[in-house]
Amino acid sequence: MLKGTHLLRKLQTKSSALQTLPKNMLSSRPRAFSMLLGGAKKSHMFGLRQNSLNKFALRTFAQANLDTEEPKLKAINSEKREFKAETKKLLDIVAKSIYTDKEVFLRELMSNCSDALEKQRYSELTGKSEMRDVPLEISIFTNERERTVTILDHGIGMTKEEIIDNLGTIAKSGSQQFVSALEDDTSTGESIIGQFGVGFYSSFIVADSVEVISKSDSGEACRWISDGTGDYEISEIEGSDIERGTRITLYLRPECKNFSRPTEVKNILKKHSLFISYPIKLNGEVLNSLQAIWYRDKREVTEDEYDQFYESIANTKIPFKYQLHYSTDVPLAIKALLYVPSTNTEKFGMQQEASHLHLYCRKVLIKSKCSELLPHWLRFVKGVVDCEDLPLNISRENYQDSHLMAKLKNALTRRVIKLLEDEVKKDPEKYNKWYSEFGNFLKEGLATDQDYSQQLLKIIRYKTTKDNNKLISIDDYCNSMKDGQKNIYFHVTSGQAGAGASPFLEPFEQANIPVILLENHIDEVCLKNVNEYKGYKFINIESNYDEVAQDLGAKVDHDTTKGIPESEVTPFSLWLKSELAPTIAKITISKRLKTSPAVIVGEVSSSMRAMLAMVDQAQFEAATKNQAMEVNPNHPVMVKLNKLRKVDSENASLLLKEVFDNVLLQSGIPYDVMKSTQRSYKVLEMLLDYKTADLSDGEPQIVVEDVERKD
Ligand SMILES: Nc1ncnc2c1ncn2[C@@H]1O[C@H](COP(=O)(O)OP(=O)(O)OP(=O)(O)O)[C@@H](O)[C@H]1O
Repeated sequence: MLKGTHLLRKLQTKSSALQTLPKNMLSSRPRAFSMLLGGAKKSHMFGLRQNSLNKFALRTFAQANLDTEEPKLKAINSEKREFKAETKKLLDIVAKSIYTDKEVFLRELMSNCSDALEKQRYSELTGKSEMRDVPLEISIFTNERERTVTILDHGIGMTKEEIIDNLGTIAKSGSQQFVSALEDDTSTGESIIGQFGVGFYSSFIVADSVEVISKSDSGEACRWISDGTGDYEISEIEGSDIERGTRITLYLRPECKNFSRPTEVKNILKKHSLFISYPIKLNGEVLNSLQAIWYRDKREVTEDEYDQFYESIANTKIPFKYQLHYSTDVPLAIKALLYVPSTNTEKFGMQQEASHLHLYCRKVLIKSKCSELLPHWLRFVKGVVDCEDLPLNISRENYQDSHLMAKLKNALTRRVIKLLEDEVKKDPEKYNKWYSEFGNFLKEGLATDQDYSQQLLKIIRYKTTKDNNKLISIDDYCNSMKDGQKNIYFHVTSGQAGAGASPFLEPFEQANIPVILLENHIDEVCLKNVNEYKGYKFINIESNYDEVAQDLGAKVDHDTTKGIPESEVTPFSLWLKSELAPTIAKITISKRLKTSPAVIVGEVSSSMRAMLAMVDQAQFEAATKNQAMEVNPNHPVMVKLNKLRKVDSENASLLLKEVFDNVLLQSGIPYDVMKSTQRSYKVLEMLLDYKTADLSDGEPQIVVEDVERKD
């Protein structure tokens, strides 16, 4: 037994911090041991309260731990190796960086520790590695005297080859992006350093030299040392006290000495790494108790904890809107903590959001940023999903093929929609506000995902002709339907202010049938995809009259006394058809138009045509030919055109084209503006000729009527 061990035992009974030290720590750290005993022998320690004793013990170890003289490491087969060219480039930028947010290095290193611990835990759970009495935790030691900070984890560790591969080249996707961004960016890289975490290499933002000692179950301990310039030294070592895991020591630059101060490090860790699901100890003191928050009973989680968790997961200070913490056993055993944000970052024209959803199985991370957990249109949802039913040996690469994953995705999707449904009921105003930011995501779901359309319809909001300023649900619409109404009617306004004046709306107003007003062309595609709700078909009010006749009830009769005489309807129709070919291939007599002379009707609505014009020119051209036109035989324009064509076919044709341009305009079909303008001038000239025919020749006459002379 080592000299003084009995004294240590005695101390251990009093100090919980000493009890948690690794078993061989005292024997492998003679200097720490003697410092401790020295302190103990001053005997007043035995009179100290536990707290003070803990502090003293931990400080002693923190100081002794990093003493380079112990344990005596013997390096074997040391060799110098060059960094790969791209790594050199990256390191050069990082080392010279005056990047202000230097503390990110700690978050990156902590995240690596957490990954290494996850890998170890996964490997133990799947029987790939033997369970050992090495605590799965992260320890950080600060040493102000030596100006160092050391991060130790008992994770999976690295073999010599792995160290060379991982730390000599660029492994991290973020680092790779950084390097490619550098190629495009001629500046120093300073401006983009914060956008991509540069992983392990961020150590060189604060350190002028870094030592890594790592040991994996399958290899001997190795050491990697570098000053972050051209090369690094790698060697096998003897005498390391690391049973398994990785210890990284940063020799801080003078101007970065603050990172060797425990209070500074503590603050940074609290800010970034509180939710790492392994204990984090700073100089022996456990900092994080909030592990796997989704595993806790929601009654025990405080609002603050939820907020902090969201902040750490979403990487934003903007508060979330809704939150769902739930646990269920059917159809799968799921524990999830999901958040719905309050602002839509995509609306600023930013890139589509990357997933912030992480998949766990019994607290073991299966995949971070797991975009396969929810459909693409729910990409704004952030959080953690833990599913016990996923087999742990599910391949990380192939998990997405699993039938279980599909089941999990379905269960989560329904639950998220249900959350929104509940929130609408709780506070419709609040929901409508959220909807104005995120409504398009839900519509995207309606357009692309038939499976959830009926559920989605309940949470999508619409304006109607009943109240153009109010957002209502499809259920509200159904409740306001006229007795016996067969269909749900909609009209695409494309956001135009005057859209309420569409000729198609008129008969619906008269029949007191509400019409849903859609603002986007895509909305029509969505509703067409859904086809029906609760047995009611979605019908565009521009559809053929037969489809709407039953609901519209009384039709507008052809008034043969004032309108086009019955016997002239067919010749007039034939004349229209020949004049308007090839755009118009069919003329019908309208039973619904009252104030408009004509409208274009058919399979393809005006909004669909406008959309085709944007996405598919060939289809658009097809959709603008061989249309059907409904003509109002009572309308004075039509009545007079019919009269004129019999006596002056040339001018009748000219005026018909003028009328037809307006019909096209209303139907979203473009026409030749140049031709139309020339024609308008001709028509205006005709009108002026007619109006000025009885005025004296040549001299313009100014007609002054009812104007009192003031002078
Ligand atoms: N503490 C550690 N224990 C074991 N392996 C580590 C540790 N730190 C780093 N590594 C290894 O080094 C590799 C490179 O680390 P780096 O931080 O540069 O990128 P990364 O963590 O892979 O990036 P990403 O966050 O995109 O996954 C890691 O993938 C890992 O294999």
